[in-house]
Amino acid sequence: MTTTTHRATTRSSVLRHLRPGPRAAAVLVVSVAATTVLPLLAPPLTAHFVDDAIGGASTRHLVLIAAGYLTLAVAGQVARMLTAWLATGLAWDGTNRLRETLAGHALGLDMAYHGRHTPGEMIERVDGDVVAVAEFVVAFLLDVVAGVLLLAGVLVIVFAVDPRIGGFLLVYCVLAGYAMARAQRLAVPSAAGARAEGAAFFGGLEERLAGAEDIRANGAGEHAVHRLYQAGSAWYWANHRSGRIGVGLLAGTWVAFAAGTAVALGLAAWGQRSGAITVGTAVLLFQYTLMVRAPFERLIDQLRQYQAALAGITRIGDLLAVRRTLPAPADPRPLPATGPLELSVEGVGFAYPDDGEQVLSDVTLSLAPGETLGLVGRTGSGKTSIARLVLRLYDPTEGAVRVGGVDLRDADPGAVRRRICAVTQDVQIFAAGVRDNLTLFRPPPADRVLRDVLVDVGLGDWLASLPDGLDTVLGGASGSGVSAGEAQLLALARAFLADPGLVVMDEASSRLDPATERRIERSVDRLLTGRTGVIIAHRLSSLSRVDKIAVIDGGRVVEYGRREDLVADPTSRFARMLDLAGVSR
Ligand SMILES: Nc1ncnc2c1ncn2[C@@H]1O[C@H](COP(=O)(O)OP(=O)(O)OP(=O)(O)O)[C@@H](O)[C@H]1O
Repeated sequence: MTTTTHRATTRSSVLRHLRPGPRAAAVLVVSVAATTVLPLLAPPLTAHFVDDAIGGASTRHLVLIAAGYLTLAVAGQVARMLTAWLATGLAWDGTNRLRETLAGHALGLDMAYHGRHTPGEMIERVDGDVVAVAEFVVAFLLDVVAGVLLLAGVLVIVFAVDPRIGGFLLVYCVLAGYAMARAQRLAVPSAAGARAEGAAFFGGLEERLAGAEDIRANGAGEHAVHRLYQAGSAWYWANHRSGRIGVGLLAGTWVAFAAGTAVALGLAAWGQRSGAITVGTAVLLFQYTLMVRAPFERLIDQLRQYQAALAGITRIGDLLAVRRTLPAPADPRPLPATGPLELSVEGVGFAYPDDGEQVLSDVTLSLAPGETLGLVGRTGSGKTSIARLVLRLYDPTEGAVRVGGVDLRDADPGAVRRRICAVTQDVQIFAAGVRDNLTLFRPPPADRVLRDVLVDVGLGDWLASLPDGLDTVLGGASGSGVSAGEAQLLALARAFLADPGLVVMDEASSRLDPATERRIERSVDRLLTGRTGVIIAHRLSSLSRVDKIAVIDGGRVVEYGRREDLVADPTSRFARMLDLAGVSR
């Protein structure tokens, strides 16, 4: 597919979300028509008024015409307000649908994609671009469609009244339209550039705010702010450039229209002097000529929004066109629905798609249902990468990961998410109630079940201390705070509720007080009872109850065996690691 046709298809797929229903569209058409026609009816009344006043008509007659004029003006404004209201409603409905699709799509993309794009950038793309599109939809209906219709109406009427002035106006509009179309091409890249700089700024800001603790602790605040200042400055200049072009276009139209109006006025005066038209008709022509100016001004004003929207639509389309690199199985196979799951990692090699550097080589591990494995090794040795493959966040580049006898590439993705559960060390607490934090927004089971799980993991007293029990809002600016230990226990409670057959645990490396550590260890033991488990251990002491140990170094398994055998052999790496760490065997 060529880039142009690809762009056209992604754009039309974005616009499909914005299309209103037939009834809403019909009401909108009527309202836009009224917004156009009503102002067109006013100048003939002015012409009548002037001619009848010169002809000596009664005051009553003139007041009636004036009242008619006033009614038309009010009705025109009401129609415009109605169109604005309808267009805003439709734009919000459409863009909310688009936001929903985009957010769902973005959440489903590979971890590799999210690794390359910061959350701030994603927010700007899911929301900022969509807002630009929504604003344009409203402006398009109000200013562009209604404006062009008004322009056409004016031309038809002026032609009917005086073909010479009509001809002049037509030539003038064609020239002005052509000049604007040319100018528009000039402005598109600068608007797209301004939006891209904006997204980069927000991406950086989000990252700095997320890492505020680290930045402050390391005294890097000044440098972080300096980088933000640079990003803000680039954004400012990009906006400045795009604004300068917009202002230049606007100023150009003002000058051109002032000259055009002067010529039209001269033509009307000449027509009246030569007796071809009445004074009233000259006023009428002058009014219509003035009317042309407003839609043209609005059109050029919309040009910038149009460019922002066009850039937004293109970027939204590009995001929607990003496909998962993890292929969906053609014939998805279910995983065993209950009980602990067997795990076998067979000759696995792996490189992250971004840099292609080999991080795992020939990794072979196996766990019978219900067995637990401790992964140990230096930082950067590849433990987390193995865990990611077991969770099918990536596919291995060589070999296979089988769970319950099924290659994860062939397994039903829904079953993988249901039966394999991750407990990570960075526990995300959402600004939501305890219930949603436990179920991750799934429909919750009965409160009794949630309370039992919290008591089981040792959070009974914590729950009792919360002001609104399960309804208490956690996290966020106004929510109840959660300590690191409580967050870990909440993560374990989540895993209990999900009731998986295989648990992959990245043990918390942050320091916890000994009492909390013991509570967590007890909960982990309970969680792993009757389940298969893979634990990335940062403290060797917490591996006292695992069945097997794999020592990873440089992406390879350098030692693998049953824990009791490795502990009993003083020459084993694991035994030496225990001795070095001062942990009793
Ligand atoms: N998303 C990623 N993209 C590219 N390379 C990555 C990515 N994540 C990790 N790596 C690289 O893969 C290698 C293994 O990292 P991994 O996180 O698996 O090690 P680890 O043993 O879990 O380390 P730690 O104990 O510090 O968590 C490292 O060289 C790391 O730089």
